[in-house]
Amino acid sequence: MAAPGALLVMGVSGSGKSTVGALLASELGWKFYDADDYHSEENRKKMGKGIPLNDQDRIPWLCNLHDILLRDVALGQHVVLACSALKKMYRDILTQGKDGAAPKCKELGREAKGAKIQLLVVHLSGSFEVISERLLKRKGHFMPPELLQSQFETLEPPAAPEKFIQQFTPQQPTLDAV
Ligand SMILES: Nc1ncnc2c1ncn2[C@@H]1O[C@H](COP(=O)(O)OP(=O)(O)O)[C@@H](O)[C@H]1O
Ligand SMILES: O=C(O)[C@H](O)[C@@H](O)[C@H](O)[C@H](O)COP(=O)(O)O
Repeated sequence: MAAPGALLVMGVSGSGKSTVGALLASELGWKFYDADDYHSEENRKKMGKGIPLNDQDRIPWLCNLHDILLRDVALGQHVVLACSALKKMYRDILTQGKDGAAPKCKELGREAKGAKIQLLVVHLSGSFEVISERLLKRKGHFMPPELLQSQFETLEPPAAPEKFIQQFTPQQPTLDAV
């Protein structure tokens, strides 16, 4: 693939996106965004009540993140984004904006831009048990551990033709670059 303009660090809640994403950005000298900081108040409240987000909740959030990535990449700024991006369709929106998810994005009534971001996906994965233990220990976060089951159920791991690296824990780290 062409050199990526952006790295997406994805995975279920507690997989380590914020931690690993910030470290990667610091190592690379790239700008870091945490998608958690861009959720609407409604989305935060919903998750806080233990209700999983649905496509309708996530699409405007992802479109906004796409716009941010596009703006930075167009300026030559390399970016690391930590974002759950659990479904293929969500990653398509991050890459292609509303064009990539035509019917639903049209409902948002925004202009299509048609620009595509070269995105390398880093998927952080681990067993339910390991990640759930981490979430139970994590303090001061709006995401309740009981939503982890729905996160695993929603997850569509990246697969070809997506360009991705998969990092498993707790086994010895395995890097499978495609
Ligand atoms: N590789 C890791 N090994 C052990 N603990 C980790 C690892 N990565 C993250 N953590 C811890 O797990 C919790 C969840 O990490 P976080 O980065 O907030 O995940 P996410 O952003 O995917 O929800 C945090 O308490 C963090 O310190
Ligand atoms: O798409 C979603 O359902 C959310 O983005 C979710 O996956 C994310 O996990 C929360 O924002 C909590 O934040 P953490 O991932 O940091 O737990």
